[in-house]
Amino acid sequence: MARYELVKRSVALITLTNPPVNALSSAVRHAIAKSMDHALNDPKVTAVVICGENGRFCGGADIREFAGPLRGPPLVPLLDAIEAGEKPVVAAIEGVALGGGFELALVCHYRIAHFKARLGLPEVTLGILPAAGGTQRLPRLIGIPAALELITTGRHISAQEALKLGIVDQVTEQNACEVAVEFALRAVAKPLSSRRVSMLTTPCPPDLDGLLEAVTMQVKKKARGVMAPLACIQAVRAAATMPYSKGIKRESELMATLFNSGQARALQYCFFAQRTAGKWTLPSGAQWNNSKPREIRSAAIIGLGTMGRGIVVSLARVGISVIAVESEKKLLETGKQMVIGMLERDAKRRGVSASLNLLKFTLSLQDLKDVDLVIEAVFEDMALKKRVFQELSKVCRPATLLCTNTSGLDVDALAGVTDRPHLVVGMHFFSPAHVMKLLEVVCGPRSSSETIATAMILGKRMGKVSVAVGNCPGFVGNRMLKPYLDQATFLLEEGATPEQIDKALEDFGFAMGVFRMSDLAGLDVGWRVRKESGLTGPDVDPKNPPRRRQGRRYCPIPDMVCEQGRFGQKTGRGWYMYDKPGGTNAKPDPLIQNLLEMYRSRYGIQPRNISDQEIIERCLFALANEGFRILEDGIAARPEDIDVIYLFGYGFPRHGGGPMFYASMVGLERVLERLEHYHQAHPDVPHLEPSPLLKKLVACGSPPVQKWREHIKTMHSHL
Ligand SMILES: C[C@H](O)[C@H](C)C(=O)SCCNC(=O)CCNC(=O)[C@H](O)C(C)(C)COP(=O)([O-])OP(=O)([O-])OC[C@H]1O[C@@H](n2cnc3c(N)ncnc32)[C@H](O)[C@@H]1OP(=O)([O-])[O-]
Repeated sequence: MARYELVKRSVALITLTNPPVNALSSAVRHAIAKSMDHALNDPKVTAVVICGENGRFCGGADIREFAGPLRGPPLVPLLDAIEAGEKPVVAAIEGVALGGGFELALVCHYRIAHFKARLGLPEVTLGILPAAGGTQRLPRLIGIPAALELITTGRHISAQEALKLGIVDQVTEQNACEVAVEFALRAVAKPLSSRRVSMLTTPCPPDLDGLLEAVTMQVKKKARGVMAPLACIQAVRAAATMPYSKGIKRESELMATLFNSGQARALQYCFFAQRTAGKWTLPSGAQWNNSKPREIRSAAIIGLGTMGRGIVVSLARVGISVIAVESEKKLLETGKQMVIGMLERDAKRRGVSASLNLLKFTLSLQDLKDVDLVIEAVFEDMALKKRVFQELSKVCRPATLLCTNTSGLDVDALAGVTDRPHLVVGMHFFSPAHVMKLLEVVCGPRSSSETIATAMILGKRMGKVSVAVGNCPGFVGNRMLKPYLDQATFLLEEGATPEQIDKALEDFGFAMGVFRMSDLAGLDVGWRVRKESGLTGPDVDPKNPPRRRQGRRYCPIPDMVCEQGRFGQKTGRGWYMYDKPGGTNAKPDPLIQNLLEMYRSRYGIQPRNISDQEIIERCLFALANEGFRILEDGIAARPEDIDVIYLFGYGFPRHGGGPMFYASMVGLERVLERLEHYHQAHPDVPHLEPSPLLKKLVACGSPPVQKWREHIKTMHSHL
């Protein structure tokens, strides 16, 4: 767990050996304690260097150990002892120094960083705080404002920034370990007292309270209801107002309040769920680690609408050459100008040059004959998509992968019109595609494992979180959205307002409430889909009761809003009003209020006061209930995948863990009881009827999310 060597006759080199990130597990802490003891007591040793194996210094505490009781030496006294030692200790930072790894570096008397290294205190993103002295030492080293920013955001910084801030003493392009050994030899004769960071006085800004107040406001605005950043601020205050010996106790007390909180559990679950999601597996046995992806050097995008443009940018900025196709000259020219603008702005922000030379724009599908992969992003119309896929089959070489960016249509039906159904897969991006991190990779029954592997890895290369899902209407994300949106509109009928529902969801932590989100996405899209599926418009039988369709409750209010030309932000009116078309400042609209009142009186609905609790329960439990059905149907392989989709594609708050984890945190028994209650009150809403899997899990004693898979016996997995 740590290797001990004597180098240059007098330097003890301690190498952490706990792959893949050299996390500070109990065994590693034990090995460091033993090695330090040895080094400090061996008269031959005049200095110590600490580094990590495989070019990675240390990824911090072992998060997997958080669930169990503390074993092995605790970190704080171990680190205090390193700092207090009488021989100089130098940290050789390669790769990463994060969390406890950064705190380990902070107790070393000197820090040498490789120029590619990244440093940071990301604990806040796990719902906790740096609890091995980080909140006390960093402010002493770099001052309160800079330390607050790093600790409350968890941002990683480059070695260069660390040098500027005064965190590291030297940045090198050579082997950091070798440089550190030489540095250590030179440090032997120098006094250590000024190098012990815990002994420094924290440089204090003149108006400490004002600064802390301002940061508190910022944090509350950015992360509503999230506890950890606020605790971080309190811990940093202690660094400014107390000696280290007291401050470290305060840090530990604050950590204790966070450590067992639901938010910390949820955020740590998200960390692992995100990493599990890439590990897809098919019933055939093919999976992420035994299927070879194809290398993709060139791609084509069909359609330069909002989605197509975002996808072109996502591909070009990772070095893939892209041919973009449109059907008309004017659309092609507009799309081209927009893509170039987006790429230039993106490159400027990242301080690189825009890869415009990778782009080609054309009106002819014939130009696609040699590309490795095509992503179709035309209008959401099955007949049109089928025509495109037939054409692609004829034009592209037989090995070209054909992908569709449909947000819910049948991927297998598209595969069926091609000459290569095994090379067809869905790549469902989220708008705007160059910003949103989620990619649903939709596996049709005939998609080959090589095709799936290629789409998954391509997503990762574009910086996306790729999740493999099965093929059904709406796949995972949009299928679950339906019952969620339905509940929101039913609540409008019953007496709520869009702003009340949005506020409840935003207070819960959603980036945007459901109505603001719909205004942003555009209301006409759903209206068109409802018209096409006969739920509204001229095809509806006039004898059909107005608030029922296809045997279940139906809310026509969204159709009425669209009939008034209110399509959301882009028209300046939707569920809210905006200053102008394209405006983003949503204000409640009295016209919507009138519409709701008239609607209720027309149908004799007595509006009632609806509590925020009912809003959250009905929207979120209906959402999770559909998630259980998706698991039963084999459309998602595990609850973590569903949660990752909602975290990265739909703005579900990370500190809630995602809809499935949230249900488990509330307690499955309670979710079942509330769904039964609401279903009884609304028997014409099938989405509120508890799913068989939820009932089964409750009957089995509500196992933790990670164990649900053992209880899911899918007859036909779609994955
Ligand atoms: C006292 C102190 O104050 C406290 C309280 C703390 O210190 S709290 C802890 C603070 N530290 C962190 O928050 C850092 C978390 N890690 C990362 O940010 C990244 O991992 C990485 C270091 C930047 C590498 O990224 P990567 O893209 O190269 O690989 P990966 O796929 O992410 O990770 C590779 C594998 O390593 C696992 N892993 C990574 N970091 C881990 C950690 N700290 N503990 C346990 N496992 C970890 C991860 O689950 C994955 O496992 P598997 O899926 O292969 O089975």
